[in-house]
Amino acid sequence: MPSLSKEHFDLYSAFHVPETHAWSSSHLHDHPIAGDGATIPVIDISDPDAASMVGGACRSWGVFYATSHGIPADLLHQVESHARRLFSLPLHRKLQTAPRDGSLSGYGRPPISAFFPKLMWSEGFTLAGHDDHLAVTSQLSPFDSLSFWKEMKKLAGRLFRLLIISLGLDEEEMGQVGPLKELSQAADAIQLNSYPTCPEPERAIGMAAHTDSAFLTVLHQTDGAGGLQVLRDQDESESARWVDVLPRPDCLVVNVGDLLHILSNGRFKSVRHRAVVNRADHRISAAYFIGPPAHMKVGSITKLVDMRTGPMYRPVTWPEYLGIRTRLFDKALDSVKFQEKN
Ligand SMILES: O=C(O)CCC(=O)C(=O)O
Ligand SMILES: [Fe+2]
Repeated sequence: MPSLSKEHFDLYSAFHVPETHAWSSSHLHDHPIAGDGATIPVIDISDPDAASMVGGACRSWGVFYATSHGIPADLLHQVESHARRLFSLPLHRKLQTAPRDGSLSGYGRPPISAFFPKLMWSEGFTLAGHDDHLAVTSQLSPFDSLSFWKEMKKLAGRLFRLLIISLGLDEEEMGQVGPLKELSQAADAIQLNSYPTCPEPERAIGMAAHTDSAFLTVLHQTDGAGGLQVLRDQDESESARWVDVLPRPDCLVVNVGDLLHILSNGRFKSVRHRAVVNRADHRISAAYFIGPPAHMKVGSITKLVDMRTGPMYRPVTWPEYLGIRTRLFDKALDSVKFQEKN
């Protein structure tokens, strides 16, 4: 994560958006924002039909709201209070946890900042790996983080099972899916994001458009304050639109990342998303990312590949893919795509 400079601009007491944080209108308004018509699926994941609903949502949207997700409301509340305590600390205390020595964990700008010439209206704590996490944040604010990790991993396991069923895979085929079956091998990370109120939200962006690299992201966001938007690609008859993913009571947001897109041979859609800011609410979000262990090559599941045309993507490990993203950012997924055969 890029570290913050000494001349760090204090977002929390800003009266204007400085040039360093002012984005061009053509970037911010690259696509229209959808009206009320577009609705993101809300899925009760304990429903007997949950697998087909989750599969359908991941194919057509790449994102859905999950209810009956099993994460206690109290735990989510504690995560949010913990994040608020961390973000409210003086800058020099937060900077003490800035990532060092190749570690990803700690305080700083959003990890995707390096790809953009302008700064975003947010800051975050990346918590990659349980030990790092404990070391980083327990210095600053006490919190029983392990129960959160455990609960999120359990939820990810339920979601993976639903995806596997929706793909119609049997036991043997499931064996190919590695961490989807053997969850203890999976790698995971948490990203706490803080979006301070913004005096000129029409000139700033909380988090610029991107896809997530892992298999799945599960996101908790503050009640009330919206900000997350997903890009809804339309068929040829309609153009793409940004759709608000407003907070809904008792719901977590689940979205597909690039590696699940590859694993599913393009069936599940890695969805582009961004976070906008507003004048009134200081928004907090907590994203849980789950992906394969570092050594595992992720390629398309054989059963999902059309044998005449072959797999759509070449296999990559998560670290390899992150390296490609560092060079190519949003062209990374296309760059591991095989050319179409005629
Ligand atoms: O805060 C949000 O709503 C989005 C966060 C996000 O996209 C991320 O952390 O990758
Ligand atoms: Fe994201």
